[in-house]
Amino acid sequence: MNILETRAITYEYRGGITALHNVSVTVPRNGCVALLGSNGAGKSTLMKHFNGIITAKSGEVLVDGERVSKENLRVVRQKIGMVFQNPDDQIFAPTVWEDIAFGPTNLGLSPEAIQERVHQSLQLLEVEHLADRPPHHLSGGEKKRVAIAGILAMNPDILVLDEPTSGLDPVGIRELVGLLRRLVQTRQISLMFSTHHVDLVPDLARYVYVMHAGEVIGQGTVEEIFADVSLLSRARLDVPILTRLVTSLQNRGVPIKAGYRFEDVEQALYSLISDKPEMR
Ligand SMILES: Nc1ncnc2c1ncn2[C@@H]1O[C@H](COP(=O)(O)OP(=O)(O)OP(=O)(O)O)[C@@H](O)[C@H]1O
Repeated sequence: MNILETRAITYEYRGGITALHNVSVTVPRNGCVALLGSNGAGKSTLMKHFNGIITAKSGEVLVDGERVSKENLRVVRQKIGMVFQNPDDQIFAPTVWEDIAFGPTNLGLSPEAIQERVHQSLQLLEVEHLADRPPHHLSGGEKKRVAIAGILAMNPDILVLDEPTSGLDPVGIRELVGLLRRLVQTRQISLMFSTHHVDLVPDLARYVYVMHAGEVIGQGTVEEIFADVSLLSRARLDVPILTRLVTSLQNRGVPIKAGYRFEDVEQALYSLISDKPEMR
């Protein structure tokens, strides 16, 4: 069963702005799904439907097979861990430790269980050294990790991250992507994230929805989406740098296999070079 599904969601902001039109997306259990779209595509608006922050004009949202309604919001919010773009919106306790303990405490867990959850989350996000610090004095990247740790401490079935890399420097982005990759590999958790950074997607996602002007204009595997240059251009998105490199080499007659992840392209280039003794 899918952990998360929207069926033909349409949403209008006040003033008649249609931010979403007939949007249907699914995240299977243990799936890693990217919501790819440029500014104003409707990504944040869609995500706000998942845990009932806003309600669609038409269409429905299902979490773990149950239609989201006022009556089941508490259960839904336990299953869906949302991390918003601005971590300041989510961090409010005097110390990082207390902040991460807030969710498990609200779930009514025993002090030992809370201790265990906080400890695990601090470890997973590699922020143990920040446990006693006031969250508001942390850097943007540290705050982001603390916000994710706080959500993970509630043991959600799916982690939903709105623009997880916004405001991070290149090293911060690389570190966060590495952490998230390890997280989905080591824990039974699904992931959906939104972004306009095409280069980020192959490293984290297996399936991609491309949004533009409030609609899903394309969906498919990473390979299918990044092979469709006209789709990316309609969505006002870049072609990933590795795709550009491989396509350019192919156009010059180099027999290199298409690849979207750094490791794949590195291996493909290495194989080509290894076949030519003069280049070794
Ligand atoms: N509170 C609001 N009131 C009116 N219109 C809004 C509101 N929030 C968003 N919109 C409009 O809805 C559309 C979708 O916005 P949304 O924030 O969901 O896009 P996004 O894909 O998350 O963009 P970004 O990448 O810039 O964060 C945009 O046209 C935006 O101007």
